[in-house]
Amino acid sequence: MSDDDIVLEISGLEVGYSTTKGEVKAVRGLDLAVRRGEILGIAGESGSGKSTLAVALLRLLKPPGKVTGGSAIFRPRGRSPVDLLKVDGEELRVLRWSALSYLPQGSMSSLNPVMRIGDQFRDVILEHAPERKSTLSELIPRLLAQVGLDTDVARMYPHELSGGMKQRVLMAICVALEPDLVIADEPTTALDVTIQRVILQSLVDLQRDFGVTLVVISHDMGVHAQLVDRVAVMYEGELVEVGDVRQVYKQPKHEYTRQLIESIPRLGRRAS
Ligand SMILES: Nc1ncnc2c1ncn2[C@@H]1O[C@H](COP(=O)(O)OP(=O)(O)OP(=O)(O)O)[C@@H](O)[C@H]1O
Repeated sequence: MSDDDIVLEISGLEVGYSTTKGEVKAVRGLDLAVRRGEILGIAGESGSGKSTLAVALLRLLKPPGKVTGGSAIFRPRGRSPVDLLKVDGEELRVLRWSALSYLPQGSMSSLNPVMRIGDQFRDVILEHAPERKSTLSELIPRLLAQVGLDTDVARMYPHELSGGMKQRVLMAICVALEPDLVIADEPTTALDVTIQRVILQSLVDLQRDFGVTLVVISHDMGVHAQLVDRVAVMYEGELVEVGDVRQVYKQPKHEYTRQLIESIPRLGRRAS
């Protein structure tokens, strides 16, 4: 596989939090290559380091968190490769949304409550791709349609939308500028089960239509089974297994992965 096929190459990533009881190592020596165009799942129970990994890559890690080692080489198309752990503020601002976008955990509250949905699209697009100004009137309805929402939604405020609709709006904003990589942290966790399925399908459609690479973080192995091409499993800050999702489900190499798979509720299996 050539460098061009790898959109993000994480090597030896170490992230810790200094606490009064000493340093908590949240990510330990993590190596992972994200392939261009794939949907990669990051699995692992709560506390295994998944969100820490995401915020470190996006440079949104807050103190007492600190990256203590490693590199994360990002190769957006048409730009030079950059180490996300070393880029400065201005470089990062340029990359955000147009090359790298993020759907954070609990993101539904990140919409501005006093701004119409259409204006929120406009803000992101104009700030990062002002040359698209003349296409906005066509682009916004197209993006909304892509996630199954009516054009009228552009005139609404966030409080007029359900949780699932808000999540779809955010997904559409994330792909609006056709970034190379989208990182989504627990994209369906706050939603009820039927809506979860629809949102996952929308994510797959968006990934295909916009040709983005998608990294999906979820503690829920059912989400990975439905959505991803490959899955990487984290346990206590380490990556214990990564592989084709069907292969990992069929023959998990690590005992911890087997336990995670076992924990997926199945229809007909009785709770005891
Ligand atoms: N601000 C913080 N201060 C100290 N320790 C932290 C902090 N944030 C996270 N940690 C620790 O880092 C480790 C990894 O946490 P992280 O939130 O990344 O895991 P996660 O797999 O994303 O879990 P969740 O899905 O619950 O967010 C845990 O041991 C957690 O207690």
